[in-house]
Amino acid sequence: MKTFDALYAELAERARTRPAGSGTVRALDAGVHTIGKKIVEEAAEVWMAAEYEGREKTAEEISQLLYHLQVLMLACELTPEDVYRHL
Ligand SMILES: N=c1c2ncn([C@@H]3O[C@H](COP(=O)(O)OP(=O)(O)OP(=O)(O)O)[C@@H](O)[C@H]3O)c2ncn1[C@@H]1O[C@H](COP(=O)(O)O)[C@@H](O)[C@H]1O
Repeated sequence: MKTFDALYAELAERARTRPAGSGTVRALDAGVHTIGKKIVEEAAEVWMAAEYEGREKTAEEISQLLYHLQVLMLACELTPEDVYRHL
């Protein structure tokens, strides 16, 4: 099972090597504004799932939100440690 840190390492590698077909590379190229809008969209989907769609769908939507947050972290050159420091 993939952890937050393992996903971050995978995405950082994608950013470094820029493999063809990577959605992460595409999102990074689109920039912070576009990534930010995606985060807002995914956050709304988490909210709706939590209210109306049950635990499994909510977990799935949360995973997508975490993914897009990590893309934003990479775009802003933030590491998980930079975030954990505030927890
Ligand atoms: N965990 C994820 C992940 N979660 C969400 N997403 C993206 O976020 C979108 C969320 O889906 P939605 O249904 O909410 O949105 P959608 O309208 O279908 O998608 P869009 O066309 O709007 O992007 C997905 O279509 C993916 O583009 C992810 N994309 C990639 N990963 C993982 O990231 C790693 C690197 O992926 P690549 O960079 O694509 O190789 C791999 O391990 C992937 O499994």
